[in-house]
Amino acid sequence: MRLGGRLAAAIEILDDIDRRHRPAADALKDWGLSHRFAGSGDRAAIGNIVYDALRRKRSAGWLFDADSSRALALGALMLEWGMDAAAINAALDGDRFAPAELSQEERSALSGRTLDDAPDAVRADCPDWCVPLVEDAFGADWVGEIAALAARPPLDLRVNTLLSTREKVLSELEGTGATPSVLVADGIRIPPIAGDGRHPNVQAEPAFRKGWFEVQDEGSQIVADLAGAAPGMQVLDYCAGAGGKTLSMSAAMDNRGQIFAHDAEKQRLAPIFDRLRRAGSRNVQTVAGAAGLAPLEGEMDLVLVDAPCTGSGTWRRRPDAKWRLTDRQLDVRLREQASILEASKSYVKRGGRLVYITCSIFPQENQKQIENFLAANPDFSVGNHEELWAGIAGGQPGRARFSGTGLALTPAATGTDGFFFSALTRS
Ligand SMILES: C[S@@+](CC[C@H](N)C(=O)[O-])C[C@H]1O[C@@H](n2cnc3c(N)ncnc32)[C@H](O)[C@@H]1O
Repeated sequence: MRLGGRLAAAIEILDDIDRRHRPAADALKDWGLSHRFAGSGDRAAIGNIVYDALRRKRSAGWLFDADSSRALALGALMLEWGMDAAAINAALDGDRFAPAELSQEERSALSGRTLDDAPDAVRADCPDWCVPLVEDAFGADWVGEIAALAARPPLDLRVNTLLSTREKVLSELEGTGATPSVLVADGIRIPPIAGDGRHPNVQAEPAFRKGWFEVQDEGSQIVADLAGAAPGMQVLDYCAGAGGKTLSMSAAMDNRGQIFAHDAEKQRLAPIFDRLRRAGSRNVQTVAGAAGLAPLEGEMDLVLVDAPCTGSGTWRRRPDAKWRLTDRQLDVRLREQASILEASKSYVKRGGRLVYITCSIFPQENQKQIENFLAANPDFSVGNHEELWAGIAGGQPGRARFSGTGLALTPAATGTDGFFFSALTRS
C-alpha cells in the first residue's frame, strides 16, 4: 500500500473508534482481520497514523479548525511525520486508494493557524476537564509535562537477572537500536520509532522465549526497584494482575523468600503462570480470596499495592484512553484506591513497608490518597524518597519529582511513563 491507502485506512479506523467509543487496539485488530491483504508494514504504518492522531488530537484539530477523522489523520502526518501540505498532496496524487487531496479550504485553514497561537490545553493535547488536575500536579510546568505525554514512547525491556545479563541480551538484540537504560541497572531501551517505522517484534526473539527479558516500561521497572524487595523477604503483591511487578521483585529477590501474588479478579492473574515459568521464577505463589490472605496478616516485610488507577501516566502508549476517561471514572478509582489501601495495611508486619504505586499523574490518586491514609493511620509514616531514589538512580540524569508523600516519574522529568511511588513504614 502507498501512503494514500494507509491514510484512508487510518481515517476509517479513527471513525470506527469515534463512532463506537472503542479502544484503538480493538479497532486496529478488526481492520486487520477484514483486510488480510495488508502486510505487516502497512499495518504498522496505519497504526502509527492512528496513534499519532489520537496523541495529537487537539493540536491536529486546531490546525485544521475541524475535528473530523480526516483532519486528525492529516494532522498526524504534519505534526509527527514531518510532512507539509504540499508533500502530502504530492504523495496522494495519482493514488486511487487515497482520500482526496487537501482542498483549498483546508489549505487556507492551515495557513492561518499555528500551534503557537493555540490555547494551552490544545498545545498540551489535554482534555479540558483534566486541566485543573494537571495544574495542581505540575504548576507552571503543566503544558510541557502533558505535551510530553503526547509523544511517541520508547520500547523498554527489563533483563531477567535470574536467567541472563544485560550484556547478553544487548548482544542478542544487536541491530535493533537497543541501548542500556540510564535509570535502571537491568533495563534496555529501544528509542521511539520515526514516521512509518515500527519497533522490532522482540517477543519473537529467541532471547524472549528463553525468558531473558520482559517488556516493561522503565518507570514500572524503577518503581518495582524502589519497592526494595530483597532476598529472603515475605512479600504480598496485593494487586498483582498479570504480574509485571511480581516478576521484577522475584528477580530482585533472586528467587529467595516468598511472594504472594493476589488480585481481586482471579482471572487477571491468568497470564502470570506462563510468565513465571518462562522467567524461571520459583518463589511466587498466587493467593485468592480472604481465606488465602488470612495467614499473611501482620507477617509481610513488604506489601505492594499497584493500585487500579486512571492510567493517565500511560497516555503515550494508550492515547485513546485519554479521550475516553471521565471524571466519574476517576471518582470510582479514588474510592477503590482508598479501600484497597485500608484493606492491605493489615498484612504489613511492624517495621515492614506498605508501598503504593499508580501509573497516574493526578494528585487525587497519588499524594492525596497517601495524605488521607496517613491521617487515619498514625502507625504508618512516610519513607525518605530522596534517599530511595539516590539508591537506584543517584547521580543519573533525569530526576523524579518529589512531594512530601512520595515521588513521581513523568516522560518530561524521567523519560518514562508517569508513575507515582510512595513507601510507608509501619511502626
Ligand atoms: C495496575 S493493575 C496491576 C498491574 C500489575 N501489578 C503489573 O505490574 O502488571 C491493578 C490491578 O488491581 C486489581 N484490583 C482492583 N481492585 C482490587 C482490589 N480491591 N483488591 C485487589 N486487587 C484489585 C485489578 O484487577 C488489576 O489487576
